[in-house]
Amino acid sequence: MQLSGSAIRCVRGGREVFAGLDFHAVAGEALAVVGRNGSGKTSLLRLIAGLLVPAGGSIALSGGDAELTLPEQCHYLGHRDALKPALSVTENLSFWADFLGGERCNATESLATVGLDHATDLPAAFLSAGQRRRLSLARLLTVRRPVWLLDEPTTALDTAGQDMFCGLMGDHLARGGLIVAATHAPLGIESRELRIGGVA
Ligand SMILES: Nc1ncnc2c1ncn2[C@@H]1O[C@H](COP(=O)(O)OP(=O)(O)OP(=O)(O)O)[C@@H](O)[C@H]1O
Repeated sequence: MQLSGSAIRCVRGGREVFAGLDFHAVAGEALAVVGRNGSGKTSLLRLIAGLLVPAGGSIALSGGDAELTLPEQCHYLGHRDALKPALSVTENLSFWADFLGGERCNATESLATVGLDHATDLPAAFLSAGQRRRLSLARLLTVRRPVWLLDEPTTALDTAGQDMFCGLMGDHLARGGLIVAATHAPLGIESRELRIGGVA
């Protein structure tokens, strides 16, 4: 499996953010997208996820599931945790599993893995920032998708949470998955750097 982008041009609000961007990542590899604020890291993830349309160039996944589109093979974890505050932890995860579709892994196990098994009935509105992030990470485990697009994934995680997440990323790569992560901090696992714009 290989994810590749060729001569990608990104325009937002009528202004060019970047142009001529090439990248590739293969199964088992993590790409750390780095660059100064506003250079277009989030935009690149959203382009890969199909949430934005490139103004030029192309993005493709080869060797994936030929029956599915690239966005259908991606998990996109953005800055915001995309949780419904009135729903419980379990209900939020169930909502996402239904929304994403496909084969579902054991949600209870996913919540235990991210350390939320003690809070399954708590409304998301009452979660701390780190707990909200952990619940978002449970999505990655409950519905398996090969490409993880992660925007500052360790934000709000404590040291133990960061270690837990490094383990999850390592397992995902070992299973032949692929990660593209926008980050200002070290990703915590072996990764290749993709720099957008000038030095941050
Ligand atoms: N909805 C939008 N409409 C217009 N311009 C936008 C929009 N969203 C982002 N931009 C602009 O696109 C550029 C790239 O933004 P993006 O969020 O991709 O940067 P980033 O590298 O992820 O930044 P940061 O490191 O601060 O998170 C910025 O100049 C931003 O102002």
